[in-house]
Amino acid sequence: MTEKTILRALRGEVLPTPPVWMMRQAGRYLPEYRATRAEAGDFLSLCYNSDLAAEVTLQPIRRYGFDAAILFADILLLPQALGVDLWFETGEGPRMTTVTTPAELAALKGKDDIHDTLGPIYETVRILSRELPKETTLIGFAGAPWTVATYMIAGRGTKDQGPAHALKAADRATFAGLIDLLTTSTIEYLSKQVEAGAEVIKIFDSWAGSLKGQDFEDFAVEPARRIITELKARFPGLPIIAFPREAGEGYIGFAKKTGADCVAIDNSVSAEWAAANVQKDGCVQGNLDPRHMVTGGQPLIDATREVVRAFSKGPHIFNLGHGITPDADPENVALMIETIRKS
Ligand SMILES: Cc1c2[nH]c(c1CCC(=O)O)Cc1[nH]c(c(CCC(=O)O)c1C)Cc1[nH]c(c(CCC(=O)O)c1C)Cc1[nH]c(c(C)c1CCC(=O)O)C2
Repeated sequence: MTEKTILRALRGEVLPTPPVWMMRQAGRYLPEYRATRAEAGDFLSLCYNSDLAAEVTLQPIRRYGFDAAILFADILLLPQALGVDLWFETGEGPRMTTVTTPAELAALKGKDDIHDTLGPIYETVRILSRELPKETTLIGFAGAPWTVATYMIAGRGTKDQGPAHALKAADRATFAGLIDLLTTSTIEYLSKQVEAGAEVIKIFDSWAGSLKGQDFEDFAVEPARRIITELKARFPGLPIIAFPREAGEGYIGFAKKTGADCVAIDNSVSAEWAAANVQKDGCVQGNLDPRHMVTGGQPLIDATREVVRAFSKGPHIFNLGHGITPDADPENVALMIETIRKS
């Protein structure tokens, strides 16, 4: 069997047509996702129901034939496994009990005590590795320590990650201790996903862009480097995608510094810029603006062709610059894929 297209791109091969998948491809824009989510009851129940989580992971593969499936779960399941209470407020997003003091940090579980909670997630991976079409790559993931910490410190999503920056300034030891616990437990979490059948790992650092200067090196680059180095020691050849979203100039050299095989690019930089500055070091993933999945038409076709063209001289995995939104039209996804595969 020839190697799967995504794995070939991750090893640096330049393919005539880039392989494609989409962040949040299993999500609320799909009627079949909404039906399965209703059957599960709510989002977290869906994440922990291995059969239904595998089902929603497979839905966009059946509908569109994407080259990769991403495990259906969430970056906030790890803090839950470490002992925080997590819930989702309808229409608002995640809420959790906060960790901001030495005592609250000390009360969290250890890195080896997360697997009872996360067992159903590993089972979802096992089901998927049996049921996915043979040409489809299975991607496992976790949040990066900084991004996960921003939610744990604030107890919710924040626009500027203010509470996490404040703790970093006021109590460096507690902040650094939380980052360290998240780094070591993420290594254990991702290792179990790989043992269960994940072929590629992606690390989501959605708020990397708010770390500046030395903070970016210490809390975006260094934790990613530690996670990637240890995973590659345990699983030689495992391909890893890093997503330091909105890192700007921080994208330059990120793959070299961390050992990532691929860097995912958001919409704050142009494909042209990323091709010149990031793709010169290896594979990149991205970066069609997800708004096109809502608006469609000729602008979608033109923008898709432009992303394909800009990255055509190096290894590239086509994706959006961020997750597809609930108001997207499923027809536009089909049009994007058709445009990629014809160009
Ligand atoms: C910050 C973050 C979270 N989760 C995630 C991130 C990092 C990437 C990013 O920036 O989007 C990552 C994530 N979340 C989800 C996945 C599964 C894989 C995928 O489809 O890409 C992944 C990789 C499912 C999800 N995670 C969530 C949904 C929507 C849940 C629903 O059905 O109501 C899905 C499909 C909920 C979630 N989960 C989170 C938030 C802030 C929200 C609410 C916002 C929203 O509603 O979109 C935390």
